Amino acid sequence: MSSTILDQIVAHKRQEVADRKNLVPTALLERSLYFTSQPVSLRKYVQRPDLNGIIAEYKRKSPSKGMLNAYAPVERTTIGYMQAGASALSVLTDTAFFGGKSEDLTTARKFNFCPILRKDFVVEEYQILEAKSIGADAILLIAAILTKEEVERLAQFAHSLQLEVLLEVHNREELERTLTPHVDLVGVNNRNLHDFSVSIDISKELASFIPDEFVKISESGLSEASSIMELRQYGYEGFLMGETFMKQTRPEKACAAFIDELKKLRQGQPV
Ligand SMILES: O=C(O)c1ccccc1NCC(=O)[C@H](O)[C@H](O)COP(=O)(O)O
Repeated sequence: MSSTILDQIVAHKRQEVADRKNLVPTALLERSLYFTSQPVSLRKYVQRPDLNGIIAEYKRKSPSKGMLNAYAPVERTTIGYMQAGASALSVLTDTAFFGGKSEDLTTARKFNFCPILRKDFVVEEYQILEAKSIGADAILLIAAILTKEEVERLAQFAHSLQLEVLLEVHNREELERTLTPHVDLVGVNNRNLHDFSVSIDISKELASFIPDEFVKISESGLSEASSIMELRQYGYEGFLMGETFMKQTRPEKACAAFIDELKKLRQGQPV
């Protein structure tokens, strides 16, 4: 069977983590945690009624679309996202496939008081220590690349560091196989990571299978304010958006225009 992009990302990630452990041993990373700040709750911020549930993502490139934006600075973009009224930030820290780096998140942390999701491909505790050490408030666990035992173990470890956990699923099998009370939010990825097709119907189909105690997030392929309104009817409170903003020269301006349109729709005004 030929390997998928996800297999390639995970294989590369395992090697990368092994190399980083040699460079910065776990004990050293643990010591750096003394200097981290109190985490901000992603769960609470996406539910804040004065905000709009948008988790605005900083991603330079992606396997599905190639280069999105090589020039937008992290400072200006993330500050602008939050000034636009986003509820939280997501920062892609993977270098090989997304052109990100840990320093992008550190920079975003330095300039913003809001929840920051470290968007990466977590397969080991070491990466969670790293997420904490660079200033993240939440981590992502992807059901497609983990067993239930791994999700439970990694989620509990994240909680021991006061980090929240977003579990990402793409179908009912992944949801039923990996859902555990140890996660805080469930994200439905509208993108099929095998063929990159995108459909918000995936979020609609899975909504009723996600128990109410988990905050529901719809992820990927969102580009219309009307889709956000529709997904709210299915119980979604958070909306992870990257490409729609990042493909514009000024992602923060695209985010502001999107949120303005969303606010008008929520107030029943013509857009
Ligand atoms: O974005 C991709 O092409 C991709 C490919 C393989 C694994 C993950 C991928 N994306 C990570 C994400 O989860 C998205 O960046 C995020 O949900 C935002 O999606 P979008 O608004 O479509 O940029």
